[in-house]
Amino acid sequence: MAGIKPECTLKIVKGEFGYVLEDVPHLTDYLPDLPTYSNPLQDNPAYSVVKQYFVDHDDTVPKKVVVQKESPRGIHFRRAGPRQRVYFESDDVLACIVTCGGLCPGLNTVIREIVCGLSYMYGVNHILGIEVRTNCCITKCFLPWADILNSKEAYGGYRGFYARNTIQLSPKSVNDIHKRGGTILGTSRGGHDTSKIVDNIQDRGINQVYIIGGDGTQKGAAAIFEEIRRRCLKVSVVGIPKTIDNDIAIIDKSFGFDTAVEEAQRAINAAHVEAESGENGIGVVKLMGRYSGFIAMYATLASRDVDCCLIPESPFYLEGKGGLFEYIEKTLKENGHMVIVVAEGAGQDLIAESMKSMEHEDASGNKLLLDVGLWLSQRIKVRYKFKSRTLPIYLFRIVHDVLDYFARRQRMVINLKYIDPTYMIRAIPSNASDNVYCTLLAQSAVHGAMAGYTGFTVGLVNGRHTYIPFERVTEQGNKVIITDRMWARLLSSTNQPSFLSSKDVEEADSADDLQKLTVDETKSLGNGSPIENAI
Ligand SMILES: Nc1ncnc2c1ncn2[C@@H]1O[C@H](COP(=O)(O)OP(=O)(O)OP(=O)(O)O)[C@@H](O)[C@H]1O
Ligand SMILES: O=P(O)(O)OC[C@H]1O[C@](O)(CO)[C@@H](O)[C@@H]1O
Ligand SMILES: [Mg+2]
Repeated sequence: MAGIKPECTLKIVKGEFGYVLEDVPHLTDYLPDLPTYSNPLQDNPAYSVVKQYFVDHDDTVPKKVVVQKESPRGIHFRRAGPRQRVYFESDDVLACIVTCGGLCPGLNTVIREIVCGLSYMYGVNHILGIEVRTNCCITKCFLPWADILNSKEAYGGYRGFYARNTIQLSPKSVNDIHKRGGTILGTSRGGHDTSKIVDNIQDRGINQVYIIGGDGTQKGAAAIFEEIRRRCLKVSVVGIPKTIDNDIAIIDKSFGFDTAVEEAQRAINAAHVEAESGENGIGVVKLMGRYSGFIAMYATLASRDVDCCLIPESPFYLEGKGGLFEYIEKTLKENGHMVIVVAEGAGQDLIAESMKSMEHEDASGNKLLLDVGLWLSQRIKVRYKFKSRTLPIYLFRIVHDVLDYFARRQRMVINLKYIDPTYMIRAIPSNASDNVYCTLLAQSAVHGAMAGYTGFTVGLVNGRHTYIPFERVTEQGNKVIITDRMWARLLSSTNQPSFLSSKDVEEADSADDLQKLTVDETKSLGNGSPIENAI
């Protein structure tokens, strides 16, 4: 990857009683003499009547809202929103929007609202989409020759910057795109070349860059910002965090997450109906979550039909006391059926043990995972005497013969149905609540760029929209903390075992020992997740 490693650009402002503002960069940090203009919203009847519509320069939002009497005020982020003075004249703005990484519900809503926000609030009419897909209906409407232009070099995402053509976006052209899943601009992984991207931004005269994407994308955005600052360009770089996995640090949650959790209910319901209807029915549902199990955890908590949730952060084991098989037997005996939700990144170490490990990566360097849902379903079926539709077992032949012996001894008939709705939960339009969220994120992004801020990600922190320095959202990912309250709530809800290994359980005879283990794990897992800590 040709990305330039971003330098530390954190602007720290300290105040009384341990107050710390982790401020975001501003164009005037390296272009001190830039002229300012009054915000056009001042003359807009809809906004000028709103009391305190403009955000005070001093407004900041605390990172932690749970505090103790003696605790310092702690880290704060700059509050998002419109400022009295802006650093761009409407006619001079040439904005561009790019979407990178995997799909997520709400991408089109964010694109739409950036376009409408720029146009309706600030009178900006020059907005480019990076990049045009050959089968994009907007392209076809407005650029009938686009197929020819695109035929060899069209890519979405960061690769789109290297293509010759872009698409003009206007409120009219994006009017109903929020009703569709995916992204009208296309997306891709890999191919980030900072210099080439910034050359392109410079050559086209772009001065506001809106980059929508996940953790990798935000790292790419940070590199672009650094290069722009090095070249002293008057260009605002704004990140809008997108991640179906909710794995971006600091922010309360990412857009599209609620929609994905909601859609996952349909798969879980189906698994439950199937499981209930057969003898010893087991429904296995695999959900997205490469490194973080938030979707699986929230889908489980929302459903109440799930008996066991497996996530990457919580290692589990199959055989022996406290293992998954023991729990399956117990649940089937008690209830006659059960539902298991498994996040795609769960149990990868177990799969690697029983299968030849595959160390493959995608174009962005993300680890390509083995199919835990299929693997788990096979292991359960082989463990018991299966009666259900047979999935191919050739991959597991070695373990099969050994396990089949025990399977016959068990004399337990099971009916297992495996449901994999992976892409169905992210390739849909966002729901009502995510649409509102996307709108506010997009508007915050626009206000920030117009006010001359740059090198930041917009994000909801404790229910308030803020501008967060890139470093803060890219330095580490957001993970489910298994020693935190939310995971404990899930364990109480499903009544599943904690899957501390049998060795750990034997050794940790006393509650004190268990407590020690918990503290050590907390240390190794990093900071608490905002989504959990907030509740
Ligand atoms: N460290 C990095 N420096 C520069 N660019 C990066 C970096 N990491 C990733 N990118 C670029 O960001 C883009 C998106 O990255 P990636 O495919 O990892 O998706 P993502 O933004 O993390 O979204 P998702 O949530 O779907 O994984 C790719 O074009 C990739 O090249
Ligand atoms: O198949 P794709 O497009 O690479 O996306 C799959 C990955 O994207 C994510 O949704 C986000 O990183 C992961 O949960 C998943 O592993
Ligand atoms: Mg990612």
